[in-house]
Parts: sequence; C-alpha cells; structure tokens
Amino acid sequence: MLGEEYPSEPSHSGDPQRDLSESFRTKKNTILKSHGRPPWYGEDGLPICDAFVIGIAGGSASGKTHVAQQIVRSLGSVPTVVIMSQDSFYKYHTPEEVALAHANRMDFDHPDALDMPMFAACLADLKACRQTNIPIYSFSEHQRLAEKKYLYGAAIIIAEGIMALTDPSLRDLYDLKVFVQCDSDLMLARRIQRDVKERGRSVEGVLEQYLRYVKPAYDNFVQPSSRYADIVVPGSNNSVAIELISTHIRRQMNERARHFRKAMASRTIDGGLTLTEDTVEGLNIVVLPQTPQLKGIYTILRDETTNRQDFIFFVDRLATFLIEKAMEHLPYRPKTIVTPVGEECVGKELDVKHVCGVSIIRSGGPLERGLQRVLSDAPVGSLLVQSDARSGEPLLLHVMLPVCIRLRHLAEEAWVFLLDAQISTAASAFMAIRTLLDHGVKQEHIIFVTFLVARSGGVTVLRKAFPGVTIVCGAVDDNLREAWLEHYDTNGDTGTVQEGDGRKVWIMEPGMGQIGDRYYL
Ligand SMILES: Nc1ncnc2c1ncn2[C@@H]1O[C@H](COP(=O)(O)OP(=O)(O)O)[C@@H](O)[C@H]1O
Ligand SMILES: Nc1ccn([C@@H]2O[C@H](COP(=O)(O)O)[C@@H](O)[C@H]2O)c(=O)n1
Repeated sequence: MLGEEYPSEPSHSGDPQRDLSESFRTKKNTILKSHGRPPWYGEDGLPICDAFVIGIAGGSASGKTHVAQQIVRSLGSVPTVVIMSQDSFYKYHTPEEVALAHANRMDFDHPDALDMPMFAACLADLKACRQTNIPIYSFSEHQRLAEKKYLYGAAIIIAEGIMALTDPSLRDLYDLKVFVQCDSDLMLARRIQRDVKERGRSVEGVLEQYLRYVKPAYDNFVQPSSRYADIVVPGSNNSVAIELISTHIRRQMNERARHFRKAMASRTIDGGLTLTEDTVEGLNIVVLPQTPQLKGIYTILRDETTNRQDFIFFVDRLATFLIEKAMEHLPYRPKTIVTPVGEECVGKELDVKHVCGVSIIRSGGPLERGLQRVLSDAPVGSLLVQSDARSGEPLLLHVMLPVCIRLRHLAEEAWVFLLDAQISTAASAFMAIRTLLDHGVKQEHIIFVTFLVARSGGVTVLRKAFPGVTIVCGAVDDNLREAWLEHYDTNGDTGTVQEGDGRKVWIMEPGMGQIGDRYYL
C-alpha cells in the first residue's frame, strides 16, 4: 500500500516494517495511515465493496487539507486512507502560459484550469480498487512534472480541491460530500502566509492574483457548489464537525467488515483428492514429479533436527526446481540460431513482454532466490499480508510492485510468478491474487509457486475463485488444524490470532514448520 513516484523498481530493505513506515509520509496524495486493508472481495474472488470516498470542497486556504488530515487522525484504527488533492490535476502549461503564471496573469481558478476528466478517472480507478498513477504538480514551477505518483489499495479516499464539488462526474463518485465554509478575510490571510512560505510567492503577487482570479472564481464556482454538500464544516474551530464525520465513516467501515479466513480454512474437500504423478486431480495443481530425489529433499526439510545451514541449502535447491517447473507454463516461440560449428538450429525462446516476481513477505523470500537464479533480470516486488491480531483476518499492509505491474497497460501483458512458502488457509494467496488482478494482470498470467499446499485448506475456494491461475507446488499435505502457539509468526497465511496469553494459528501437517522463521532466523 503506498503512494510512490515511478519509474523505479522496488528496492525494499528486506525489513517490511521499515518499508511500511516509509510509505506513510504525511503529505498530500499519499497514504496517511494504515492498519491494513481487510478483504475487499468475496469467496468468488470478485470485489464486493468499493473504497469509501469523501469529497471536500471549499475556497483556497479554507482548510480543506487540514480537515482531511484531521479526519484521518480522528479515525484512528481504520484501514488505509489516501488523501488525493485536486491540485495535482492542473493541466500541463505551455512555456508562454508558465511565463504568464509567473506574472500573475494566468487563471488557475477557472474549472477549465483543471483536468477534471483525468481527476474523475483516477478517482474512479482508486475507488474501484484499481491502481492509479496521478500527475505531480509543482506550484513553484507552475507546471505538471514528468513523474507520476502510484496509488493503490485505499479503503478510504479523501478527495479535496476548490472544484471538488462542481463537476457532476466527480460528485457521483463521493459517498460523502463536505464543504469547508470559511470567512473570506481568514482565507486571504492564510493564503498570503502559505503562498509566501510554501509556494515561493510575494505578498503583492498573492494579492494581485487573489483580486483578479481567486475571489471572483470563489464567488462564481466554488461557493455555489456548497449546495451539493451533505455537511458544511466551518473553516476554523471545526473539531466537533470532524468528529461527526469520522463517526459516520467508522460506522460505514464496520458495516463493510468481512470474516474471511475461518470460512476459507473450513473448506474441506469432498471425497478427498489423489496425488498423481504431477497433478492433484480435481484441483488442477501442478505438483513436481514425486521422485525419490524430491522426497529426499522434503524429508530433510520436514525434519525438525535439520540445522539452519542445511535447511537453507535444500530450500534453495527446491526453489530452483519449482521455478524451473513454473517456467514450463510461460509461452515460448521458435528461435533460429547458428551454433559454433556453423550449423543452423531451431530452438525456443521466451515469448513474453514482461515477466516478474512478487513475493508474499516474508516466507515467499526463499522462492525469490530461486527465481533470481533462473530469471536473473526479472524484477521482484513484494506484498505484506498479515493477520489482524484480534480477528485473524488477513490485512494487506504493504504493496511494492514492479513497474510492469504498477502501470496498467504493462500489467495487462505481464507474467507474474507469485511466491509464497505454503498455501494453508489460502487467505493471503487470495489477497495477493486479487491485488494482481486489480492491477490488470490476467489470471492466466499468474503462476503461484509454493513449497506446500494443504489439501484440506482454503485451496479449493482459491481454485474455484481463480481457475485461470496456475499453482505449482512440491508437495501436498493432508491436514490443517487450529492450534495455540506461544510463538508469534509474521506470515499472514498462517493466520495468527491473539487471545489471552497464547496465539492461535493454522498448522499444516506434516508440514515443514514456519518456513520463513527456519530460513531467516
Ligand atoms: N481549523 C484550523 N485551525 C487553524 N488553522 C487552520 C485550520 N484549518 C486550516 N488552517 C491553516 O490554514 C492554512 C491553509 O489550510 P489548508 O488546509 O492547507 O487549506 P486548503 O487545503 O483549503 O487550501 C494552513 O496553514 C493551515 O494550517
Ligand atoms: N500554478 C498555480 C496553480 C494553482 N494556484 C492556486 O492554487 C489554489 C488552489 O489550491 P488550494 O490548495 O489553495 O486549494 C487556487 O486558488 C489557485 O489560484 C496557484 O497559485 N498557482
């Protein structure tokens, strides 16, 4: 979950908590606060609720940003919130227009100064759980910059701007419409202070612009749009109004809450499934051929007495086998080459525009090394899914995806190796696949690579919801049971639930224990 400028490939520190805190910069157009996003989809894999969108309009310096930030603060423990400012959508200006702007002869307060269709499209994408890439605007340069900012995963969106309520296509997207009503003198005083301090303006320039453009536009466009507001908030001393708004939002979020993991874990497979040479019948899971050599590796990995050095060595070996198996599911095309002895030879080469890995932190990490060994130049991103300490529900906490997924037109062509150590309740696999689909990745282009699948876990629900996804694993285990553990695990798929002094987890049997812990600790 992040608001991040691109292009750049993810360079996470390996420490999910540090990466997480880095995404929570408190500036406009970025994620302000997150306790993770609970499932936004049903068991059929389809999204069931949009993000909750609040539109905040008001005059320049009326306190729109302040109100938005206070709402976030007052919400406290809620899923991810993003504040999206209309300021980002000022149109691109020609050099002549920039010169006029520096001379305070450019009208930035007419609705035409803003790219409303683009603002509406970006907001609609974010509301519908899709990623969006919004422009970045420089007030000091009076110009839209070349970079864009990537946003994804907000459960609550606050869209603010002077024209946030003027456009019907925008109003249609809001679940709650707010107008900040502020005294004109106060707005002018605040604007002078802010523009001089933060936007590189002179007092004379601010006053000239204010009288020529800002005030008339406020009277003609901004103030009249207050009639569309559900709530009018004062521009100062507004803590009571903010508390009322936050209470309303909290109630809306509670009504959307879902209880997902337990339902996933309790799906047993009728009649049982047979593990054949390289597939689990009925589930369409690709399993590595069960050779004595492979069984030998699993025996070492399952053995609690195996030391860490051996564990890492054999996990790395197994990861390479699995990735090689997964590679069979990519498309190839013929390629003619000439050998060192001058012979022409028709072979094959990969027929993909973009291929990348996404690992579910942190137990997907060992598979990442396998991927890098096989496809050394494939970018690898990460997702952090953790269980809520009280409900055990999966929460999407962090999204750091490669550029070829962040940009929708590339995502539609991309092939993704999704990596996690095991599929037990399948709750985090579900969330990760949904996240990729939200970005436009095709189901048929997702290859989920994992060491273990629990036969009696949520994999049946996963299969039904996403039949196009290929699952490649090395072994299928029989049992999944709930148990109390003292040990805390960070893997979302394990489903840690805290109650009293102990913690409840889903344990795969015979399993390999906590693969991430055994590999990294
Ligand atoms: N309720 C308030 N109490 C005190 N100062 C405020 C309040 N609301 C806004 N301000 C101050 O006014 C200035 C402009 O507010 P801001 O929220 O950035 O306006 P807008 O987003 O509407 O342009 C900021 O310096 C902010 O700190
Ligand atoms: N290059 C620009 C673009 C816009 N403005 C002014 O910004 C105001 C809107 O931003 P708020 O944060 O105050 O809502 C608007 O009134 C424009 O006049 C600018 O000065 N320069």
